[in-house]
Amino acid sequence: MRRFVIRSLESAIRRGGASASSCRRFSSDSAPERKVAILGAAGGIGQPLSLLMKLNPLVSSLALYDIAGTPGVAADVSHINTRAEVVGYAGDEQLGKALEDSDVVIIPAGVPRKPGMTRDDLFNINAGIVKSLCTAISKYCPNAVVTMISNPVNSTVPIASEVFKKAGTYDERKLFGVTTLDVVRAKTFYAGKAKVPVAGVNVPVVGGHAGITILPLFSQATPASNDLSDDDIEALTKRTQDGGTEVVEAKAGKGSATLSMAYAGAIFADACLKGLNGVPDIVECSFVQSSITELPFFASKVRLGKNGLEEVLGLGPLSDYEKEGLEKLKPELKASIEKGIKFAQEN
Ligand SMILES: NC(=O)c1ccc[n+]([C@@H]2O[C@H](COP(=O)([O-])OP(=O)(O)OC[C@H]3O[C@@H](n4cnc5c(N)ncnc54)[C@H](O)[C@@H]3O)[C@@H](O)[C@H]2O)c1
Ligand SMILES: O=C(O)C[C@H](O)C(=O)O
Repeated sequence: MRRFVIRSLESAIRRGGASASSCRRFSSDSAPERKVAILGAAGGIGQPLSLLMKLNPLVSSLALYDIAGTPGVAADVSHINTRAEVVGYAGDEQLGKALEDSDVVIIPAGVPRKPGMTRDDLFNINAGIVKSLCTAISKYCPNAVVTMISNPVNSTVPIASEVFKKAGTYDERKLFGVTTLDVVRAKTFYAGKAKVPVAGVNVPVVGGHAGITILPLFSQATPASNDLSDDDIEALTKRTQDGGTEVVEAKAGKGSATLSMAYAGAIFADACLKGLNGVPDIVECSFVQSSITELPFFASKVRLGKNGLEEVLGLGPLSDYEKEGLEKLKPELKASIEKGIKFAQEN
């Protein structure tokens, strides 16, 4: 049963990210020690993400941190008979221990949306949370790869970069905004519309992670479909952009995407771990420091490696509809980036 669960997870992770051949070459038996810390581990995303990271054979040590509630989550998850040693940490005074020696830090800490809110409405609370957590990261594990889930990602990633710059620890290769859920959604929606098996589908999603800043590139989707009309592509684009809101409304005040986000966060963390371990050809979409447009941060396909971000890949050929979407998203994305930078510089 255990082997079945781990194999199923591994194959799901493989389908979503790295090439199957690269994964097979790198079995868990030869995997080096890797510590992963989850900040916000007792939350809606944090708990299922803790479970998925406990199932990941690349993780040898799993630190579950939150302001409260993590001893229970850690005790629960620690009984699962997989490789990772799990420790729960609660409260400010235990944050340093949670972070020490981490290779990858995943941050889903912060408040989620309620119906009628934008992600930017979360800025006032989450900006401060992210700033204090990143201050601790720069002190206790300055070399860790940081994967930012907390919204608004378009601003929290720039906040993190400024905090690290101020501390003198910024390495643009180690900071990632997690946009994997946009890719997960684009793949699912495209497969449904194009009537192709979802497991083989790939769709890059670029830009940022809020509304129109989310730009799925269905013209580059594989396998290609000739059956989709312009209206179909527009509907798919809109559904991907509004995917988060679709969940927020369906949950009717009880938060935003947690389970699909935990899955997406686990896929991205797994890709980072594989990159750190030297597995070749690990490519995912992520919101990173970038020069592929005039904006200082941008989501696109990136290659992951032993030092984190190895290469920011270009946008590739865009359809006219995508070119228009790209120009439309820039002012909003620019404003969100600048808001984050200003906050971190002034606070
Ligand atoms: N990037 C994405 O695609 C994506 C997807 C879904 C949700 N999110 C975002 O993720 C965040 C978390 O969502 P959720 O549904 O898990 O919310 P949640 O309220 O269920 O959980 C958040 C957790 O963060 C903890 N927390 C708050 N302040 C903290 C601090 N200073 N240190 C450590 N932990 C702290 C809370 O105690 C709570 O357990 C939200 O901002 C949400 O918008 C992002
Ligand atoms: O929509 C949200 O507020 C959460 C998240 O960003 C999502 O895309 O599901």
